Amino acid sequence: MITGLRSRVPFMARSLRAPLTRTFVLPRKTPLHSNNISINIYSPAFKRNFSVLNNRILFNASKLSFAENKNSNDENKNKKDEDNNKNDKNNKKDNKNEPVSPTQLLFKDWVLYSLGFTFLFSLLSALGSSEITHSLTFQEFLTRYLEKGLVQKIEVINNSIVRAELISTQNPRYVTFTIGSVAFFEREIDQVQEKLDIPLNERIPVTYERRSSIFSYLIPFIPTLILIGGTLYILNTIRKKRGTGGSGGPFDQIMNVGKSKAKLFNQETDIKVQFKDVAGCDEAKEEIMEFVSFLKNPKRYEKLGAKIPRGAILSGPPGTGKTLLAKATAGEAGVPFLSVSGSEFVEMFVGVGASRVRDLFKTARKMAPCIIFIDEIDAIGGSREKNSMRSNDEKEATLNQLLVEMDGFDSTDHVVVLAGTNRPDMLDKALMRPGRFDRHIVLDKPDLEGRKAIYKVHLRPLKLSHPVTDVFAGKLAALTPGFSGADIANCCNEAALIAARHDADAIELKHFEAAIERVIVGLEQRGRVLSPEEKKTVAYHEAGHAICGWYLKYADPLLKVSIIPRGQAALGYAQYLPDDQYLTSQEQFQHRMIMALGGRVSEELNFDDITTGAADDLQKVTRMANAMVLKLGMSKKLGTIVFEPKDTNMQVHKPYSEETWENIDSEVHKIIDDAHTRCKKLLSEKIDEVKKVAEELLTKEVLTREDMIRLVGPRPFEEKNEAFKKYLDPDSKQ
Ligand SMILES: Nc1ncnc2c1ncn2[C@@H]1O[C@H](COP(=O)(O)OP(=O)(O)OP(=O)(O)O)[C@@H](O)[C@H]1O
Ligand SMILES: [Zn+2]
Repeated sequence: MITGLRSRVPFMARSLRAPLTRTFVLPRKTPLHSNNISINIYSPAFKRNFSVLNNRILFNASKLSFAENKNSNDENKNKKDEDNNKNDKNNKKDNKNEPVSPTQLLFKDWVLYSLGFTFLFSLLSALGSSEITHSLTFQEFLTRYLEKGLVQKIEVINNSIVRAELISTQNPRYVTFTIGSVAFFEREIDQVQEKLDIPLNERIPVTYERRSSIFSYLIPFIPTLILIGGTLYILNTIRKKRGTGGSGGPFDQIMNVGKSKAKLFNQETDIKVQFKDVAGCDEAKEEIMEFVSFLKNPKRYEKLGAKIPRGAILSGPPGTGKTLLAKATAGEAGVPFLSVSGSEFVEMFVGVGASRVRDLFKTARKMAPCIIFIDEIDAIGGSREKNSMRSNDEKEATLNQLLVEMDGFDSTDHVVVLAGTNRPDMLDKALMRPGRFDRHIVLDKPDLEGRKAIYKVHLRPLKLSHPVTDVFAGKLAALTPGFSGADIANCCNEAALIAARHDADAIELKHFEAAIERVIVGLEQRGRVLSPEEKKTVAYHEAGHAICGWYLKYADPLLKVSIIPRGQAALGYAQYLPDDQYLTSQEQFQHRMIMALGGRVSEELNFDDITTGAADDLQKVTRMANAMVLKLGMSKKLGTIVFEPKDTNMQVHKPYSEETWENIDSEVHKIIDDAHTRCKKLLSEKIDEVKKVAEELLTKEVLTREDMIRLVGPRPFEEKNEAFKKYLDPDSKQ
């Protein structure tokens, strides 16, 4: 836009000025009465000419503004194209909908108009002043006209320009010149007339006039305008060069502070995610299907007068695919997807969050049909009562704005709002009201079959040494209880990285096993060298755990024992396979506690001293015992009561008597002591097995389930773990 403007104006200015200057060149040698010259003439002809010129100015000006508009249109188009290149290379329909931010338009217009007007003003004021350009000198006027008695009337304009009307026989009729001071001018005129003996009453009348153009009032503002326009232009250019589209430098941040930071994913280029890419959450998919069919075919619902839910909360632990499911919904429906994180609404400045919410919904409405996804909605939608202690006006204002926007649109807007959260319990009840987020879709950690399905999705793009069979995916799923979708994705990528590190041609099961271990317990720390005594302690400690687990009915199946240091703290570890179970029995609790104590008890039985190696185990045991007494009603003495210390005003308040407190204390002690006794009894009986396993660990460092069977015989119980039985137990038929 600016280049267009620039190249036009100097040209125009030249073409306007040139004839003016030519007109006023004084051909000294030409006879005064010549008809074919028009020197120093303020004639009606000139006036016409001027107005013609004026017309031309106007004409040009309108052309200029037209060009300006056209250019700014081009500009917008370019901007759109740029955006589209980013978001959508081929989607023509969306071009129209591409939101050009109002701030950006305003900004452009501002720069454009301030520059445009500045040029116009300077131009016109220059013209205004060229109207009074002098070309005769005062002396020439005196000698050529006044002394010869050719002057009929004199007009002094603005005390500096004199326009003299000549007698009617003269052609031209008017001449102009400038004067330095009015007093000097009057004196000179008088002197000349005195010299010519013109009586006072016949002397040439002199009138004084003050003329000013509106431009003279505007001229003082021009430097300011130029300054503002120039600064804005430079900043805008910088921004464009960066190509950030408004989130780059500090200037952008200030200009765009109230703008939503939502990322736009375009349906045809960016959202390749379909429902088939989201595995293991069929119920959730079914529920969200309603939104898809609404966005695809709103008429079907509208003609029946049905009100479509405006939004849904997707809740679940981190990495369970909330974002993915929301994206897949947009992908399936073939609509744009605006993604924003709740925390991005929150800024230091009050009112910014609300303004961002407004901007987000405005954009969404322009692009409708579309899906807005607000991740971590708890950042703004946290319960207001719960925050009453620490009032947070900004957060509340943002939440209120969100509620207003959701109430504000009706289903004909065809905008669906999905929101993700890990803490649905924290959300303000007002958000869940019908007409707002009236659907609540839970995405839990996947179970065995779910994990298997997710593995299949993420194994698809990998180069494996063998085809992705049900058994292979099942095996990986069985090895990774408690993994979320994100963990599985991470694990698959990790396996590929490990395979690449080993220069493998394809990824094998062993790479996956290494990846799983890495994800669970961290990287092997082979560089961490233990002293032989320490190593022995670790081996006996781990053997204690392993033997306990082997002979306890409710212990989870053991996969592997290792004394290779891993991750931050673990010097050794045992990998078990917990079942995907939702209930834990009291007996199970006790067996877990015994197993956890196995390490320490083995140290007690095999060495004279004990070590800090059991710190983690003891913490686990204490936590379990506390839960049994305080929360689970698993203590006969205290009965089926829940004791929950309330955390009010930073003070732990115990809603029970000292006596009860003492009872709780003694019960927790008793449970742990019982577990310890049982553990000691078990390991004393199996002391030879512990020794066998520990010694083998010292030589081999890693023992698998098969090694255990070879050393101490098979477990005396049938494995209860379904996943294990189905995919991992080599004895079971697959
Ligand atoms: N059900 C699933 N099927 C396939 N892949 C999944 C699934 N769940 C998660 N993933 C993988 O995990 C990644 C992260 O998931 P996503 O970002 O959707 O989780 P989220 O629940 O939104 O997490 P957060 O709560 O941390 O925002 C996805 O990009 C995908 O690769
Ligand atoms: Zn331990």
